[in-house]
Amino acid sequence: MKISKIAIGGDHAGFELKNNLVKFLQNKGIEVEDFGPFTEESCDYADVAHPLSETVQSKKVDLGILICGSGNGIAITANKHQGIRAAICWVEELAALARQHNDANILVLPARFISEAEAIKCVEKFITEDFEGGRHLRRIEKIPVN
Ligand SMILES: O=C(CO)[C@H](O)[C@H](O)[C@H](O)COP(=O)(O)O
Repeated sequence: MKISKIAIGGDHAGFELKNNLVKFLQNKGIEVEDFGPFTEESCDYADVAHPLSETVQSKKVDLGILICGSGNGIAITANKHQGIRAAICWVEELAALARQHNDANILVLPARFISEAEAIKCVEKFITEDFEGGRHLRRIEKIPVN
């Protein structure tokens, strides 16, 4: 899948990493919609996770990236949205599998537990790997609820 537009956002714990990833993606020629935050002031991850998830769900962007301290709260919030499969990844292999096996549409990064270099590797895998379908499609079709 060619990735041309990505939504990115998080909370204060992911502020610096988010900004660096915005530059990384833009340097690759990918259009970025930044959902904030735009300062390091303490904020609430759900305030970003909900609108970003809606944007991913609407397919106005190809994929989403959410960043908070542990990744837990922002992933829990994003996964409340029907059709969202948000995966917390802290090494590139997990990011690859999130796309290959889970057709994940949001990459969640734990800012306080990952280096910028590893985060970039995760993003690179997330935007280049494709969903494998087959038995994995049967499995994700059984997820719904919400
Ligand atoms: O996932 C989280 C919350 O469930 C994130 O780790 C938040 O970034 C973290 O809780 C923020 O903590 P802080 O003490 O308010 O910086």
